[in-house]
Amino acid sequence: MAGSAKFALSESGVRWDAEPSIVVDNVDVHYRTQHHGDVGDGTGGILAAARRRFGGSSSTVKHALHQISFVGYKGDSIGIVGRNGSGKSTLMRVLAGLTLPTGGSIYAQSEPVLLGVNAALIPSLSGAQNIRLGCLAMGMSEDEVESKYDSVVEMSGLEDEINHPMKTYSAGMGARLRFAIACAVDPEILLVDEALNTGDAQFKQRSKQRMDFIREQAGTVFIVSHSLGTIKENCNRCIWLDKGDFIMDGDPEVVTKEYHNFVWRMTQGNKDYGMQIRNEIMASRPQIRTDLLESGWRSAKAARKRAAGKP
Ligand SMILES: Nc1ncnc2c1ncn2[C@@H]1O[C@H](COP(=O)(O)OP(=O)(O)OP(=O)(O)O)[C@@H](O)[C@H]1O
Repeated sequence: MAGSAKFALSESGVRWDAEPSIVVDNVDVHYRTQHHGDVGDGTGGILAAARRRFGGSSSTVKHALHQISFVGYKGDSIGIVGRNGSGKSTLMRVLAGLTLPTGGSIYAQSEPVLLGVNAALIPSLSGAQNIRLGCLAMGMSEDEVESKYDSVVEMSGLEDEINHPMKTYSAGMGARLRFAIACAVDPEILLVDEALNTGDAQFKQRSKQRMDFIREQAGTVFIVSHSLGTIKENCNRCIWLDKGDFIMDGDPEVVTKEYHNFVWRMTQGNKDYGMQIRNEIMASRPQIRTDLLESGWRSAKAARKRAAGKP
């Protein structure tokens, strides 16, 4: 990213020259999936029939995130890359507090806003009505909504369509409206999951300006994208996840290059070698010593744990 300091981890995995905005400490997310499948149990459906007869079902545990630790700093713009199913969206949901971690803790200095989900919009209402609804749902007062309304419409670029029902919008137009609403609250921590890929060039430019503004105000932006160009253009730091594992964290040029090489090896039928390189990169990653951070975040973390009813 032009004009911005590249990210480099010390041996302890934490930085002393920047203030943490979010601390992710050994987070696991496991999903338990029930299946009553007639296929794939190798018994021609006999087991499945028996389960139906006796009321049983089998379940598997999916490790969507496995022992994830990192620290997000004020002013960071962090790209998240990884193959399908690697845990990117799960990480966004867990940072936003929409999915509870199965293990570990998260401390955030202010509530992260996940673009698209926090703004629960209603398709039959107009863009204008949805702006008011979305802003109120994010906790703004009616006066704040009125004062921000024009800038949200401008940010969305939907001036001509703002009174049309949202269900008549294209996917890109809907994404622009959500992005504009999410930005209206001036979040200190903004989570953007793939939304940047749906807009046109003008929207990309506007959203980049908005994200730059958030970072300049000492905020933190997370961007999930399959577009490595988007990550390199918008981020000073990149995290690579694979099958729920935390593989690499660092300069976007370096991380996206390693990730690209890995995907290339995997698609060229060189899977064993690809996995070997992946595992070597993961093993060489510094252990994140969150215990070395100043004690402020730990007491806040304890408060959050207590609020969640934990001892
Ligand atoms: N609600 C759920 N119940 C069960 N498994 C889930 C659930 N949500 C996600 N998973 C599983 O967790 C893993 C991680 O999913 P996630 O959506 O976080 O991946 P992703 O990296 O965002 O993928 P993509 O690039 O395809 O969007 C996947 O194997 C997925 O099948």
